[in-house]
This record gives sequence, C-alpha cells and structure tokens, in this order.
Amino acid sequence: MSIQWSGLSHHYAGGASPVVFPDFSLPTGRHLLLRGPSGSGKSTLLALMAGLLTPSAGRIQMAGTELSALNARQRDAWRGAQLGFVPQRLHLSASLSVLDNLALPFISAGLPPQPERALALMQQLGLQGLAARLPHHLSVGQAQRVALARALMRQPALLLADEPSASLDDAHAQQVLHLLLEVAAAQGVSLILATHDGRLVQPLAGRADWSLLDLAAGRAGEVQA
Ligand SMILES: Nc1ncnc2c1ncn2[C@@H]1O[C@H](COP(=O)(O)OP(=O)(O)OP(=O)(O)O)[C@@H](O)[C@H]1O
Repeated sequence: MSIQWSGLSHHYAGGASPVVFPDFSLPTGRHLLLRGPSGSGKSTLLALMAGLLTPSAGRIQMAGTELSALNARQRDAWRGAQLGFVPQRLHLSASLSVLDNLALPFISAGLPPQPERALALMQQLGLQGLAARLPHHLSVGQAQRVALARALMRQPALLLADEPSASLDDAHAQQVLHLLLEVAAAQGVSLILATHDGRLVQPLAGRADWSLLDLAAGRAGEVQA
C-alpha cells in the first residue's frame, strides 16, 4: 500500500506541544520500520495512519485515500477492510475464547464470522488446539500470536504492529519477527513495524524491501543495524 503524509502533526488535548512528523512517502510493495525511543511518537503515528486519531495539521494519504476526507463512519469501514492492527496492549477480550476473539473483526463489522479462516490462521501461527482457551490461560507469546491472527482475519492490505516484541524474550522476539515476515510474504500484506528493539531492527538491516523512518533523527532511508 502506498502511504504518504506531509506537514503532519498531532496535538493531544492537555499535551504541552504537538507531536510533529517529518514528511514521508512509502511506495507500494515496501514495508516500513518506524524507529524511535519511547515518547518519540511511534504510537501516535500508527494511530494517525489507522485513522484512529485526526491530525491537528497536515494530510495523510493511504493508497490514495485522503483519510481526513472521510467521516468517522467511513474511516471505521476503511480501517476494518484495509488494516490489521496489533496494538502494544493486545486488547484480547478476556471473556471470549481464542476462536471467538478471532470472530470479532467480522462480528463488529456486522459480517458473519469465519471459523474456517480462524482455524487456518491458528494452524499457520502455531496455535492449533487453543480454540476454546480463554486469553488469561495463554502464554505471552501465544497471546501475541492470537492478536496477530485477529489482525489478519479480514485479509488486510496493511498490518500495523506496535512494539510487538515488548514483553518477549529473545527467542519469542525472533519468532514474532519471523511470523510477521512470513505472513507478509504469504498474504501479500505490507507491514508497518514500530519498535525501538534492536533485536527486530538488526535482522531487517540492508533488506531491499524495507524502508526506515527514524523519528528521533527525523530521517528516512534504508534500515541500518
Ligand atoms: N493521550 C495522550 N495525551 C497527552 N499526551 C500524549 C498522549 N499519548 C501520547 N502523548 C505524548 O505524545 C508523545 C508521543 O507519544 P507516543 O506514545 O506516540 O510515543 P511512542 O514513541 O509510541 O512511545 P512508546 O515507545 O513509549 O510507546 C509523548 O510525548 C507522549 O507523552
């Protein structure tokens, strides 16, 4: 998905000063590593790209769609159809089984749930046998993969992942990166990966299909370790 923005900033109500972003453009077919320390604006930028926050200034275009030209209802519909989001806090519904959590993206859009797709994704992500499990009986890594499966349920064109390795040990951090790359290749999804975790940055260094936006440095370019 092609993405571009210019003059983009967001001023939180009660925030001291606006969070300002350097102009940027991502061509179709490339993935984006959004890098920057805590507080540099990664989550804010993801929320702007998802149409969950409205810019205080500037324009943002996602595959040619100007998000600010859509009303809230249109943005919700656009997000549901185009985007998968794995947030920093996973927001799995505690009272619902894994399978029912995976049905939510369809049910909340008024569409029939697709248990076959859920089971196929669970298989692909190593979650087989966990369909009836409640979220608080999952390991951290399993819950992460359920959140990833849920984000993929509606076959999004773009997958946003916010600090996906934050609470994972080295082995699981590598596994999550591997899974993201695998599903991106298998399902033709563009990835936007927000992280300050060197364990995720290093394996992406020098890859021709990845771009970097470094929010601390205000710099775009190739991914470097
Ligand atoms: N709801 C809010 N109200 C006021 N200020 C906020 C709010 N959310 C974020 N901010 C501020 O906006 C700036 C960017 O925050 P943001 O969460 O986007 O950064 P981040 O790079 O994602 O950080 P982290 O890696 O810790 O999640 C910070 O200065 C933060 O304090």
